[in-house]
Amino acid sequence: MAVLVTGGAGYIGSHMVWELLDAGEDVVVIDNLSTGFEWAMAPEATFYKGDVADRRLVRRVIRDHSVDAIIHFAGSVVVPESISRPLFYYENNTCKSRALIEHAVAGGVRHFIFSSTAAIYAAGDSRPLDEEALVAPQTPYGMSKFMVELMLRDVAVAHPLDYAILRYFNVAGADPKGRAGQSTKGATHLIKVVCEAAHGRRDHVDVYGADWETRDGTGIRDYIHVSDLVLAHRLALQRLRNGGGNLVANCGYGRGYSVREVIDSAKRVAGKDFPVAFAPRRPGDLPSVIANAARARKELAWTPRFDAIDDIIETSLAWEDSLSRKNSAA
Ligand SMILES: NC(=O)c1ccc[n+]([C@@H]2O[C@H](COP(=O)([O-])OP(=O)(O)OC[C@H]3O[C@@H](n4cnc5c(N)ncnc54)[C@H](O)[C@@H]3O)[C@@H](O)[C@H]2O)c1
Ligand SMILES: O=c1ccn([C@@H]2O[C@H](COP(=O)(O)OP(=O)(O)O[C@H]3O[C@H](CO)[C@H](O)[C@H](O)[C@H]3O)[C@@H](O)[C@H]2O)c(=O)[nH]1
Repeated sequence: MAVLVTGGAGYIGSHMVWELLDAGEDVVVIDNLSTGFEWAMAPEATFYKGDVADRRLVRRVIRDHSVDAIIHFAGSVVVPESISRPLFYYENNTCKSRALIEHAVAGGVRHFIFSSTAAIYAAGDSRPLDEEALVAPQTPYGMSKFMVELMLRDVAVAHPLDYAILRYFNVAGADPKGRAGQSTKGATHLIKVVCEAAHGRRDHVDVYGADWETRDGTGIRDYIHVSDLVLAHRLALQRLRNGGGNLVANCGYGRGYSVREVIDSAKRVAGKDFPVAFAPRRPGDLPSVIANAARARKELAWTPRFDAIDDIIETSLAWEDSLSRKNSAA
């Protein structure tokens, strides 16, 4: 019996692979390496380079490895790109997920865990968002993900497949053992940007807006450590295998840090200063996005281990260190 991790060569997927291997699972990965890296994957996982919509490949992998569960990370994740290339996002995130779900049903896979996002919520005010908050995706990225949620609900009624839909808030950090981290090229995520600046790989950090209605004027987000996030997936897998039933749950900590607080943490933890510039607000940004993640804690008995911002920054900085060493060795 094996778990198929799609997108296992990417940032979150590569952490998932380690989490499953550490728990003694047999892991198989399908990834087309469009944004992932083969070297990022644990060598103990069986890797197939290919597309999640490739019928022959997916059905062969399910059969040959007796796959009972799929954890589906593969997709395109850059929100502004989804606005300029909506059809690509609907193809890669929605149509290809539909194909994967069809192959899963045909192959007798019983459990499906899906990477969804806080970007599906309307997020009109600054209150913590629970799973019943208004869903109204503001971008093709968010919509491309929400359509997969809808498909999974319908498929689970008609076929013997159950699901966990996990809606991530701002994912950050790296494996505390240094085995995985975020290697995305040209990343725009705040914590990655700040850690690159602390490393001298960027000459400064832009703060997008200091005039938001927040405690210090800068944007507030609920940063969740990637290792806590993949733990929630493993617990969701356990729940499905134990017959716990379908689940939709937010993944965040229920608290937020501002851009200024993140920058201060990076300077403190790195012991280095770097220039900060104040820039206009970024189109589409919101003042504050925070999860109410009570359901994940209760239903999954999930207890986060790395919820201090300094821990998130420390592991990210350590990963930037190892990337610098890799680059200078290459
Ligand atoms: N990073 C975040 O903050 C965040 C937040 C919410 C949701 N998510 C979701 O989590 C998942 C993983 O995100 P990530 O940050 O690790 O991104 P990533 O780009 O690092 O990983 C995605 C992986 O999927 C692969 N891939 C893409 N399309 C594919 C296809 N058609 N067939 C096979 N492989 C394919 C890529 O090569 C890559 O390895 C995504 O589905 C994303 O929407 C991420
Ligand atoms: O160089 C930067 C980068 C970001 N920010 C600010 O930092 C905060 C976080 O921005 P990120 O780009 O790190 O993340 P977002 O909140 O924009 O979006 C992320 O979280 C969303 C869920 O809330 C989606 O999941 C989405 O895929 C993911 O990119 C925002 O206030 C942003 O304006 C800066 O000030 N400077």
